[in-house]
Amino acid sequence: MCKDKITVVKVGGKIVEEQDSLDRLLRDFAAIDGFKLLVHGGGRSATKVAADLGIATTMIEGRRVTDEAMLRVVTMVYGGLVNKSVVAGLQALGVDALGMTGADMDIIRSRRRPVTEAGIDYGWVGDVERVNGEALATLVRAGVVPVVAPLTHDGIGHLLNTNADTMAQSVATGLTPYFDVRLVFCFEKPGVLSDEADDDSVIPAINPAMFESLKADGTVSGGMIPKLSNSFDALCGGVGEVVITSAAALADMSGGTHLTL
Ligand SMILES: Nc1ncnc2c1ncn2[C@@H]1O[C@H](COP(=O)(O)OP(=O)(O)O)[C@@H](O)[C@H]1O
Ligand SMILES: CC(=O)N[C@@H](CCC(=O)OP(=O)(O)O)C(=O)O
Repeated sequence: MCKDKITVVKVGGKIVEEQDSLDRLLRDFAAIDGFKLLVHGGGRSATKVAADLGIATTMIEGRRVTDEAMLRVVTMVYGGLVNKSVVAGLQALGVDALGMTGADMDIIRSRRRPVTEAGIDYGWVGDVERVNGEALATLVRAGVVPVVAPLTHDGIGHLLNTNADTMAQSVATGLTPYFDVRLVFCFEKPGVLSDEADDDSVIPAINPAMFESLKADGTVSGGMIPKLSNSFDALCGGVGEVVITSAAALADMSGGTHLTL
């Protein structure tokens, strides 16, 4: 039997931090036909608010070290400021958005990351353990558009900070029993580039073997490495289509980098 289609969009920190780019993204997201869900980041905004409060940010391999003070900041920024601004923006466009964290409706349970063998303690950072895809599917089928912030919970009362690309991958995979899922990672560039300085150098398709060589020769680096790993995890988890593209391409879904296994 054919499943209904759903589009899961992840929007990154650089787009959500600037009102103009966020407004444009929300307009393009609102125009997507059919069932949809938005996962947002906000890492850059959290770093700024933390700095304003005199709290320094430490990132290790793209993950934020999240002590008690930083957990308060990310809860306020992701669960409050960013999430509710996105919801208000979508409501203004006639989209019945519902803002939530992973704790709401027990959508995403995670486990606090243990101290690594190298002795790194990420603090209140959560690795996803399970997604309540059924609850999300019920909301979506009721006409609600969930807007998910990158916060999860451990089931014993603690909120945990979870990378937004991983949230998007987990949500997309958790929806596969209910929908035919398309996952779109939107960021400020038109796709994965063979030359980061040249926006015309989009690599149209990447498979896992190409990913290994792009990593080895330094073509992809930084936040792009976990984004690509999450993309392949999504495909392995049953997501039908994964695209890394610019927010601008959301409207017509042209271009971008398509991931294949
Ligand atoms: N080959 C590449 N093509 C495009 N971006 C790349 C590439 N290699 C590294 N990057 C970097 O990856 C970043 C995107 O990752 P990240 O900052 O985690 O995204 P997000 O904005 O979604 O949080 C880009 O801003 C860019 O600086
Ligand atoms: C554990 C961890 O690193 N969490 C991320 C969550 C936000 C995020 O991923 O936002 P972007 O998509 O804008 O990068 C962080 O606090 O930066």
